[in-house]
Amino acid sequence: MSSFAIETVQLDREYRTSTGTIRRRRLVVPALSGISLAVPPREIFGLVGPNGAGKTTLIKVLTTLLLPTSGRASVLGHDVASEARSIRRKVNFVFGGERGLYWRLSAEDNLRYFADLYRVPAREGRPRAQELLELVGLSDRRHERVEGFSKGMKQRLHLAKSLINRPQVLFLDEPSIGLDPVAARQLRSLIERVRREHGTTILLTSHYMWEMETLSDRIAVIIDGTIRHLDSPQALRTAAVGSHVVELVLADAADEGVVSGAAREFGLAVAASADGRRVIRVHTSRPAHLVAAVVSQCDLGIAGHSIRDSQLEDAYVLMVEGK
Ligand SMILES: Nc1ncnc2c1ncn2[C@@H]1O[C@H](COP(=O)(O)OP(=O)(O)OP(=O)(O)O)[C@@H](O)[C@H]1O
Repeated sequence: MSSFAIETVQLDREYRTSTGTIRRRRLVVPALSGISLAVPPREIFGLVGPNGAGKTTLIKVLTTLLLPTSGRASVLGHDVASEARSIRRKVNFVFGGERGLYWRLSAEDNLRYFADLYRVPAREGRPRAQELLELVGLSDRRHERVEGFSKGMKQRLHLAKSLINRPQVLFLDEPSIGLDPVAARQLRSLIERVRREHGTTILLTSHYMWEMETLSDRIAVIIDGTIRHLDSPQALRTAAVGSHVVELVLADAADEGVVSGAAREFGLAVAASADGRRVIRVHTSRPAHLVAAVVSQCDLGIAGHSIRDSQLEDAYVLMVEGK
């Protein structure tokens, strides 16, 4: 039996659909191709990738909502195809923007309803609902109907609902979509708390790179249904773009010939910034050295420069654009 919380080996998943209105043609969409990964217990594992990369499909296979086309996947040692019932009892999920709550019921009644669905003994259902409402900061609103809740409150209630069966593995697909920065931050600290206090393994997707960088122990970058990179956020960042981003702002009078000569020599790309200035942006692990070299070796006409730590988003953009 696998000691990993989640394991996949050469996992493929296709969708069979059709195209065209008059002459309909069969279409096979390969959503996942040869996905192999192993997530140990208690890890927060991030999945990032462009729209349509296959993240939701992977979560649907792992939560037994979709069968694999070929390859293997197991959760807590149970095979997704042959042991789906065992998996469903032990995992739970939140799909961002989902309408999976009963809006006309109160927060507490929602949780007690889902406790019944998961066959939580009646004696335990009420205290567990209270405890989860406390955890997500909704105790004092527990008797109010969900339809009056803000997006952030609903998302926190979704998270509480997903913990009702004390899952060992939690799948969160864009849980913070549409939340304001304060609500998103509250949700992030809740996710960390769930892992810390319950030892839950969490597989998370989000398009917010800052969020993924903050929360994830490791991140897989999925592009066109395959894992292209897999490492810690810091390792992904520095391998792709170095530790720093330097921006050299060119003076209005900077000589075109000198600028393009320097760009060639140092392998730099000149881009226009939002305010119309010409900027040379370069990723490097030796920012001071680079600035000194560029400034001393050519009279570029530099009006200013800035150096900042590189972020996962810098690396992500390069990985996706470079494919
Ligand atoms: N029901 C379906 N029928 C046909 N094709 C589908 C279906 N669901 C998804 N796909 C296709 O499978 C591929 C992967 O989609 P998926 O939703 O898993 O991507 P994603 O990474 O979650 O995207 P997003 O970031 O936009 O949520 C895409 O090409 C998508 O069009």
